[in-house]
This record gives sequence, C-alpha cells and structure tokens, in this order.
Amino acid sequence: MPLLKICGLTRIEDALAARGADMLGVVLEPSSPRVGSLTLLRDIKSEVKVPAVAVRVSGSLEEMFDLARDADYLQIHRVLTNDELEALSSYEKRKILYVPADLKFLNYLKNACERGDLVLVDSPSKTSATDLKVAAVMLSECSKAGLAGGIGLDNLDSYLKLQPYFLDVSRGVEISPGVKDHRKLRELIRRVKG
Ligand SMILES: O=C(O)c1ccccc1N[C@@H]1O[C@H](COP(=O)(O)O)[C@@H](O)[C@H]1O
Repeated sequence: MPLLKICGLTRIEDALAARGADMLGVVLEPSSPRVGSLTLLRDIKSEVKVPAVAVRVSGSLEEMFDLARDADYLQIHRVLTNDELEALSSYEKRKILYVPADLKFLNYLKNACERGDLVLVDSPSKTSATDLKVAAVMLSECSKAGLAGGIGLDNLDSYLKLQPYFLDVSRGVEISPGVKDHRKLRELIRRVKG
C-alpha cells in the first residue's frame, strides 16, 4: 500500500477532512493559485498531527529551508543545479525532490534519489497528466519515488498499478484551486489506504 500525500491545502477544514493521509502539503509559492500559509502549515502539525510538507519553487536553498523551518519536509518543486544538489546535505530538514517525468531526467533522478529523503516524479507541466509509461521506468530506478501529476478518482487505478512509494494528489480532489472536495478526499483515502 503506498503512502498518500494530499497537497495544495489552503484551509484547515480541508486538512482535517484529509485525516488518514500520511502527509499533507501546503504550497508556499506566491504565484500558485493554491498558495497557502505558514499558519496553516503549523496548524496541520498541531491540530491534524500529520507530517506537514512545505512546497516551494523559487528562491535560494537557504531561503527555501528558512521558510520551511516549521515544516516536517521541504518539497523543492524545481530541477536543482549540480551545486544545489551537493549543498543539500548541509540542511537537516527532510527533503522531497521533484523530478520531471521525462526520460531525459533519468540521471537527475538517480542523483535526486541519493540526496533526497523522498523523490516526486511529476508531470513536467501543471496542465497535463504524467506519462505513465515514462513514470514506470523512472519509478523502477528509485525505491523511494512517489508519483504525482493529474491523479484523480477516475484514473487512480492506473497510478496505483505502478506501485509508487507514495501518491501525491492535489488538483484531482479540488472544487476550485485550493478548495478540496471532502467527498472526493474521503473516497481517495479509502481507495488508497483501505
Ligand atoms: O499546484 C500548484 O499550484 C503547485 C505550484 C507550485 C509547485 C507545486 C505545485 N503543485 C504540486 O504538484 C504536485 C502534483 O499536483 P497535482 O495533483 O498534479 O495537481 C503536488 O505536490 C502539488 O502540490
């Protein structure tokens, strides 16, 4: 059974409805339509008592880790330079490293798999779903790799078949950007976690 991360939360009531998931994520990227807050991140830890993930794209490593100081994980949602990958070991915070689902990133995936606590294979574009044939190859190269990119209740089974270490779902359980559908959340949790 994979771990389940639900991401893109902006409201504590949605985080509470996502109880049963293994990690809850808050996007701290100002340009995202589902940008959340540091307060929500702290409330997830104290009220929901589930590991909280801060998701960030922009800024230096130092800025990102500083922003994520109250989170359990920092998810860095961009491709890092070689220098940045090497510098990761100087930060104690647990890290989730995004890798685009594209075979040209296979070497990067191996590097990220060595340096991250978890790796997230996700669609290279926020408007499309992950190519599952590509994802299958990439998951076979990294045992701690999770899968994201357009997962919803209608296509969940095809993602589950790949047996990722974890599944990460955001858009697929939304009513509108940042607002979750509690019925969909409950069904997702039941089908993934049993
Ligand atoms: O969703 C966003 O707006 C976003 C912005 C900046 C970085 C990451 C973002 N989303 C993350 O992408 C994965 C997969 O999401 P989806 O299910 O395909 O919508 C997840 O970690 C999101 O939080």
